[in-house]
Amino acid sequence: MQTLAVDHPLVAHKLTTLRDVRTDSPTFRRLTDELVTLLAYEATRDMRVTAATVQTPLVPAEGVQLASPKPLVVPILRAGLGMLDGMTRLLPTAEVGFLGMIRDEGTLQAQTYATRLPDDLSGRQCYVLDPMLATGGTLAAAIRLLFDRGADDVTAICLLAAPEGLRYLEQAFADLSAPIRVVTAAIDSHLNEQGFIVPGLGDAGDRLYGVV
Ligand SMILES: O=P(O)(O)OC[C@H]1O[C@H](OP(=O)(O)OP(=O)(O)O)[C@H](O)[C@@H]1O
Ligand SMILES: O=c1cc[nH]c(=O)[nH]1
Ligand SMILES: [Mg+2]
Repeated sequence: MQTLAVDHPLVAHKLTTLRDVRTDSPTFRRLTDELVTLLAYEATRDMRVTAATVQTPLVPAEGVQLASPKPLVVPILRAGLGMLDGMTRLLPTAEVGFLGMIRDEGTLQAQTYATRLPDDLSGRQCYVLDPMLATGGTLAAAIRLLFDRGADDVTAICLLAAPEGLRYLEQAFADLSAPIRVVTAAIDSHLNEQGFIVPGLGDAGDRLYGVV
């Protein structure tokens, strides 16, 4: 597994405001959206392309176009939905699948309550969106589901990752040769006893959408 913590002043600046407890929901949504687009630029560095020639007003020019099949973007509901627009702005031709997952706040185990994905993901590059990688249970279950359907290349985009969650993913997929990448705005210090990322930003779903 490859992990990239994006080192960029704009990312750091936006993340700092996102963490601030005084940041309201509308601002939190806008910053999430902006951060995802910046992270997606790095996360798509290995996107598959094929050679293409276009005619400029002057001459033919060699270039590239995104390869087929199209990439699949998979936000993990609920908080991952706040990252979808920022991603599709950069990748407008991507298809979108959905995974609904919730972590039991007592056991910290992830449960899947909704799955809407293509049956066959062979040859698809998949981009999973989830702002928080805490214990790693949610993301591991999501990645497993994608590989079970034939995906062979998965990149997760997170706003924050905990070292515990990254270690958990490393171990969970140690036997897998297919590429797995995690791109994040920062790797924080640790998880607290409730499984929250410290210093973190609190409950991402609640800060995006309110306490439901
Ligand atoms: O790495 P883990 O320990 O599994 O925790 C991370 C998960 O917890 C949060 O979702 P939550 O379960 O709160 O659902 P929500 O998005 O509906 O708020 C977050 O958005 C991740 O999906
Ligand atoms: O810090 C955390 C951990 C899990 N889910 C969140 O929303 N925040
Ligand atoms: Mg939540």
